[in-house]
Amino acid sequence: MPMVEAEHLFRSFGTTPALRDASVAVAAGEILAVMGPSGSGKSTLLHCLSGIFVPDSGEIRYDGRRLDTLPEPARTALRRTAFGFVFQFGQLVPELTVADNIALPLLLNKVRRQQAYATAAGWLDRLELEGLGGRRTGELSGGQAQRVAIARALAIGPRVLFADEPTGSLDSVTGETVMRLLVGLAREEGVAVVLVTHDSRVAGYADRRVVVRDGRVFASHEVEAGR
Ligand SMILES: Nc1ncnc2c1ncn2[C@@H]1O[C@H](COP(=O)(O)OP(=O)(O)OP(=O)(O)O)[C@@H](O)[C@H]1O
Repeated sequence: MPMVEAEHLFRSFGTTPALRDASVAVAAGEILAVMGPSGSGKSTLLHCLSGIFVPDSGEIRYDGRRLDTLPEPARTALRRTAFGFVFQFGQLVPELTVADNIALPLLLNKVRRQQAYATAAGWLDRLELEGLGGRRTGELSGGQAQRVAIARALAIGPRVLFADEPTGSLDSVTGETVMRLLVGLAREEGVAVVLVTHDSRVAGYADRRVVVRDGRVFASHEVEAGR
C-alpha cells in the first residue's frame, strides 16, 4: 500500500493551472525523485501531497486515509508529527541557536526538554555539525544551515520526508553524505522520501523518478521515450 497517494489532482492559482490531472504515489521506504522544468508544478504537487495546499479536485491519501478532506487543524497535526520538510528557504529561526531550532518541533510535540535537546545533539553528530549547537542559525553558512534544516526535519522521526532541492547549497561531498543519510533512513526506518530536484546525480539516489510537465506526472522513461 502506498504511504502517500494522489489521484487526479487539479490545482489552479487564479487562472493559472499548476496541476492538471496529476497522479503519483510513494511507498514506505521508497525514495521518489520529482523532476521537471521550472514552473511545471513540482512545488505545488509537494504542497498538495503534504497537506499544505488543498487541491481544487482529486484525492490524496496518507497511510490509506483521505488527507485532503481533513480539517486544517488535523492536517497541521499530521504535518507536525508524521511529516518532515526540507524546503529551500525560510525554515530556520535565525535568532535561535542551532540546537533550539532542531529541538523546537520536538518541544511543540510535547517531548520533554532534556530529551528534545539530546535528540538534537544526536542529529548534529549525524550531519557532521558537532560543536555548532550553540551558534545562531543566522550565523551559519548556506550549507550548514541546510544541514540544520535537514536535522530539524528528521528529529521528529517522520514517516514521510518532503524535500525541495535538499542538497541545493551543499558541495558535492556533503550533498552525497546527505543523500546517503536519506537512503539509509528509507532502507532502515521505512521513511518515504519525496524529493524535488533538478540534479540528475541526486535523482540517481532515488528508487524511482517521475517528471512533472504542464501539471501532469509522467514516469521518467515515458518522457525519455517521447523525446
Ligand atoms: N502562490 C502562487 N500564486 C500564483 N501562481 C502560482 C503560485 N504558486 C505557483 N504558481 C504558478 O503555478 C505554476 C506551477 O508552479 P510551481 O511552483 O508548482 O512550479 P515548480 O515546478 O515547482 O517550479 P520551480 O522548479 O521553478 O520551483 C507556475 O505557473 C507558477 O507560476
